[in-house]
Amino acid sequence: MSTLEIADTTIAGPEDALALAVAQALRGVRGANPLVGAIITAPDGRVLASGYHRGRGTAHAEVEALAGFNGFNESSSTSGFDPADSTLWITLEPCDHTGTTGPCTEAILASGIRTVRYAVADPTGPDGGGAARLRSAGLDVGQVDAEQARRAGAADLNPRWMLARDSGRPFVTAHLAQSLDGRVAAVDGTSQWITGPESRRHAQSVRSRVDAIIVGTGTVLTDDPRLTARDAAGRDLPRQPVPVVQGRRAVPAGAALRGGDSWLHVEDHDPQVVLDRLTAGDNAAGTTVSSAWPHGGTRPGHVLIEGGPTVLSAWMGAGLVDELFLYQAPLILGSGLAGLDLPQHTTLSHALHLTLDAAENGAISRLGDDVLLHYAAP
Ligand SMILES: NC(=O)C1=CN([C@@H]2O[C@H](COP(=O)(O)OP(=O)(O)OC[C@H]3O[C@@H](n4cnc5c(N)ncnc54)[C@H](OP(=O)(O)O)[C@@H]3O)[C@@H](O)[C@H]2O)C=CC1
Ligand SMILES: Nc1c(N[C@@H]2O[C@H](COP(=O)(O)O)[C@@H](O)[C@H]2O)[nH]c(=O)[nH]c1=O
Ligand SMILES: [Zn+2]
Repeated sequence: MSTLEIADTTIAGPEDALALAVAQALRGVRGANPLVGAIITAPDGRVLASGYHRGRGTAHAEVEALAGFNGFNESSSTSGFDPADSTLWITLEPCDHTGTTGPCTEAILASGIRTVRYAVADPTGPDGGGAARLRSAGLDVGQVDAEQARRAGAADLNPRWMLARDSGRPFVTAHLAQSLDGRVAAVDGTSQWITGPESRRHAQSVRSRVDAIIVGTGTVLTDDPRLTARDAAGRDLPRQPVPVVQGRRAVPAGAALRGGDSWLHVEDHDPQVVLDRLTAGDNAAGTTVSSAWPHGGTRPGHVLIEGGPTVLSAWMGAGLVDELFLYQAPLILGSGLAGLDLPQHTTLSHALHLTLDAAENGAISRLGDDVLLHYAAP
């Protein structure tokens, strides 16, 4: 709970309140769920509690803020705040549906808070919007002025997540572990390891969030990867992503990725075909895939493109990568495979422009001797 971290902060108005909620939201990780932040303020503007969504399956931001608010009030014998006088500010309209967690509308009603302000309407269809439900219960619920919400950064929190949702596809994260000269393997194909143990642990934590990991046949035949999500001690985690192989060559009978409960081979080069097969949840000839994905649901909500360069380039070139983790190791290979190759981009105006992503502890971090750069696609 981050209540204490922002104690003694006072908001000057709605834009200020939303800016604090946005800062909370940016502490979360991208993926199947959007980034969401919330704060609760007293009538004099003092910030009493805050919360953010830590990813699929965890408490929603407002529920986390409400827990902090209730705990603060209970532990404070002299300065408890009447919930009815407090305001809940959220970057996204509260939900009114039971997904992997219960509806936030119920938590808000139970809290006694009677004033709710949010920045962005919940786009998740009939199940999403909880504003009407709260209004019908007599609460004062309003959407903050769009220009103020934009200036606070609330409107820019989840553009790619919304694009993925509108396209009916999972959120797509890409992984690229490269040398200083932008290469992911030496001429002879060796690449284990370019990045150090801290980078590889981070890469494992990304694997643990996703429903599926996609690699090309080239990577399967060269590296024979396991594609499992493992803890810091190298043990397999209880929930495993489904390995997906993209490409026409056969997956060898003894391939390590066949070791799990299910895996999928899509004998096609087109990322859209891979997406269609994943969202259909169907079995492909000669392979098995679970009908329930590791993090729940009949469709994958989040997939990881782990490479190699041919497959990553195909997804990047098709505009299907939402975020990129680029692990930059301090070595120069001198020759070898470039991490990305888009030969159809022949002039500067063809360049793909990414932006540094402030989510998840900031865009630039040091991991041992490596640097991790976190990018959002535009
Ligand atoms: N450092 C890193 O982050 C990583 C490094 N690597 C390294 O990358 C190297 C492998 O590179 P690469 O061969 O590019 O690996 P890929 O895994 O991208 O496999 C490429 C193969 O997949 C098939 N394929 C699938 N989609 C397409 C498409 N859209 N266009 C063309 N072919 C497609 C083709 O084979 P088919 O004929 O079967 O259809 C193609 O030869 C290895 O040395 C590995 O160690 C791999 C992953 C990560
Ligand atoms: N070479 C390289 C990576 N390569 C990725 O890791 C895969 C091996 O996975 P596994 O068998 O499960 O450990 C490999 O096939 C490729 O997808 N990753 C990194 O973080 N850093 C690196 O230097
Ligand atoms: Zn909710």
